[in-house]
Amino acid sequence: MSTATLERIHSAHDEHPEHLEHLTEHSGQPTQGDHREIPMRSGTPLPFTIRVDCPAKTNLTLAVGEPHAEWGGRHALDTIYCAVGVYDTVTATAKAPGSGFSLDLEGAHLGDLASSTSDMRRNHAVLALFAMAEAAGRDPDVALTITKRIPVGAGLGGGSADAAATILAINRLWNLDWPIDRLRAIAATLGADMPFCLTGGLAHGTGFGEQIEDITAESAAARELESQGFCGDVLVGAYQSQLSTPEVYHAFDIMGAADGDRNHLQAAAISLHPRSGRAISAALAAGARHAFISGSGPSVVAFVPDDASAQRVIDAWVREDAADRIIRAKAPVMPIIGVTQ
Ligand SMILES: C[C@@](CO)(OP(=O)(O)O)[C@H](O)COP(=O)(O)OP(=O)(O)OC[C@H]1O[C@@H](n2ccc(N)nc2=O)[C@H](O)[C@@H]1O
Ligand SMILES: Nc1ncnc2c1ncn2[C@@H]1O[C@H](COP(=O)(O)OP(=O)(O)O)[C@@H](O)[C@H]1O
Repeated sequence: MSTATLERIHSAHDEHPEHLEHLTEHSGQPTQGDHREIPMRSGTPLPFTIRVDCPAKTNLTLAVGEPHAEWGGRHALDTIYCAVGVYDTVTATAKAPGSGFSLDLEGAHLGDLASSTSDMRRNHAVLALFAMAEAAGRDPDVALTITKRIPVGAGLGGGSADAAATILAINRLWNLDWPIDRLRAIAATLGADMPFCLTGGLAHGTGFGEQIEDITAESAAARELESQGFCGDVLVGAYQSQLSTPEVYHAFDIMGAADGDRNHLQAAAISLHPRSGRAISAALAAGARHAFISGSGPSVVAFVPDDASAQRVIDAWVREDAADRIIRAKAPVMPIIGVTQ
């Protein structure tokens, strides 16, 4: 029997880590005209690195409609995205012209990315770098690093977060200053979740998930979600095992959604990974206001109203061996962009 490990992913907003000393943006909206003076030594620009801390996502509601041939068989969605403060960190540094790209991956939980058959050129961050290079008419001479903390293949959008972080980093590294709509159009060519991940926070997603309408913090919709308990402290129950998103959609096509599920993929994900269902029941019994499968799973997200309930949920998950990793975080949050010398 495994023992769950508990991690607290600190909110970079609260922490003021050293790398944010040179913070130029503190929101998901890349601002136009926000140029930085690049320090020079003897007339030569010093190499600098763009660092983006990009959060995981979950879906507070996920209504799944019909598949559409023009979207490559993807289903129509109506979803409320919420960014959860478990951050991957992507850095981008310019390399010598003509030298190509490089990718370094680190982290204790790399899932199938650690496998020797994992092709670096298929990594979502690298695909995003190539999409930006093509759109900008430039060579992808960039060194990327990814520090993974978001569980892989978990319904938490980790690959999308890394791709979105790369797009934000390249937009700054190359001084493109493209507006968010242009970045979202590029992101939508790569995946359904990526346009949301560029800005985080809360948003309404339609189309195949790529049409994004921000839900701003001051809006009535955000206040309503907060009053329902979809705000503040979150526990993520994560697993060693991964679920494939296409397989979960396929299971949904066969079995449909269970009555009352806000996430239409929940029953399909639990049918493939029953331990997640036990984590949901345990969390609700222990005082979580909401507990549900994140996206296509298998991760479970539980919103807890206070520290005491958080501890009860953690105790229940450990006692019942309902998760392999338990991560404490905040939601909703936004990506953070920093420039370091
Ligand atoms: C289920 C969701 C909920 O946000 O997220 P995850 O749980 O994967 O993170 C998304 O719909 C996943 O988004 P993402 O993983 O970006 O999907 P894509 O790369 O565009 O598509 C991967 C595959 O998922 C299925 N897919 C995806 C989106 C959609 N609207 N309908 C689908 O049927 C298709 O089989 C597609 O080939
Ligand atoms: N940078 C990346 N981070 C995570 N997964 C990636 C990445 N690049 C490619 N992948 C692949 O994408 C698949 C889905 O992973 P992920 O995005 O974490 O999950 P999900 O789609 O369930 O949210 C995995 O099989 C993984 O190997």
